[in-house]
Amino acid sequence: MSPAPRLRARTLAVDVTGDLLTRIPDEVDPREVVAWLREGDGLVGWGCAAEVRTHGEDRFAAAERWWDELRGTAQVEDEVRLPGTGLVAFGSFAFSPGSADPSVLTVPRVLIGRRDGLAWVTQVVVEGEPWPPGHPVELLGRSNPHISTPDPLVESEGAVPASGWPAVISRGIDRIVAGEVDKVVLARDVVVRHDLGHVVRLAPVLERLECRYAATWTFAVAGLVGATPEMLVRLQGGRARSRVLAGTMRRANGIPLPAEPTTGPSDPRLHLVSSAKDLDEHAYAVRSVSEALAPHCTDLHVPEAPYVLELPDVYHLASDLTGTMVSGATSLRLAAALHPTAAVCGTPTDVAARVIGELEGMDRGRYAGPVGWMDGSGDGDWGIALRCGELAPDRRSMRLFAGGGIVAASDPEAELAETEVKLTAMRHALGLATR
Ligand SMILES: C=C(O[C@@H]1C=C(C(=O)O)C=C[C@H]1O)C(=O)O
Repeated sequence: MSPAPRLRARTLAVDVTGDLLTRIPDEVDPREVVAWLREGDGLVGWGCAAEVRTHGEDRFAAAERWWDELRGTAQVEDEVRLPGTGLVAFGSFAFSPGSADPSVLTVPRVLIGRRDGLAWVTQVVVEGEPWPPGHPVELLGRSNPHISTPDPLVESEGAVPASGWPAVISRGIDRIVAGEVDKVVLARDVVVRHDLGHVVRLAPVLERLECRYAATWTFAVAGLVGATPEMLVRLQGGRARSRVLAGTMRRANGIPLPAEPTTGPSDPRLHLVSSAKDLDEHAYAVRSVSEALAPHCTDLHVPEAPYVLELPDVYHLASDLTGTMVSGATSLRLAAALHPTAAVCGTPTDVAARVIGELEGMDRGRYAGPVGWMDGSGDGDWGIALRCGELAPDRRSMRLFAGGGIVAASDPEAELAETEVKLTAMRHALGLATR
């Protein structure tokens, strides 16, 4: 690993109204776009002042060492001093230590942030480089007019065709019935390509994700883009929070189906909170997160029962855990300790990870790994990279991913349908969804 460069960062308070995503210049390499947005607030940036790529079991620790060196030597002027100001790194980590894909921690050259009515711009240069010409506020003046037009894309099968997916699920159920594993999360991919062979632009994709999936965190880091409803860990001012999801039910694009009335005993939400299969799946996931957070926290609060999180395409069983940090770990260290939770891997973790490797027939890359950002104090947000796609190195195609937790009572056809519904988020954002 090459040594971390010495950086200079300056954060200025500015006025920013409207959509942060329209500030991303068209000519920016889409793999250098970073974003972390929720309901219009958050962070959007581009360019690369410094980046580290890590691999294997050491991928989190190596990235943390690099970040420690970087923040230790950087000169930072920060007149705003909020979470996400000053020096900020964005990261995205491979699901499996055996992945061929690198994990990435990257520091953008420009970062625009907004939070509770306050906005700022951070610029970063390598020591010895001049500041870019012009006042940083000029970065906010432009507005990209092409943002609402999605690129023309075509979809094709991934590693396992949809028709073959129920058989893979059946093999997973066999392994559960054989007593090898209690729960395993199996995922598949599909491939989308620009019809004209052009580079896929990320700003329109992010825009559509952010508009439609308000209850999620819309993200982009090193070409991985999506809208995750699952917060692995947020660390802010000594408080740690985690949103655990597991247990899913389809909804019909926000419009109740005749079979899914929104009230009465057959309300799908009531069904979800009383479904033994989904509650089981959920309990495994909550336990894995609370066990991983416990050594770092006091007064860890674990809700007794989940609630139903409503997204446009699905309902999820959800639990929000909170605790007060005592270990002094950074948000990235916490994310590393929590990953992989039973919501994306299974129980027991090591056996489930092996079964995933044997049955999925693909490398997950950074899908289902931690994705997010961290500032110089170690505070930050790390989600689980779900409802997402990964831009290929040639930037002309993407792999989209979706999976689901399998327990003994799972039904293979229903699991295929669940992955199709979860793919809707990215298909919609890419202009591919038909409804
Ligand atoms: C694996 C995914 O989602 C995870 C699995 C869930 C489930 O099995 O019910 C629900 C939310 C996520 O924790 C995915 O979206 O690809």
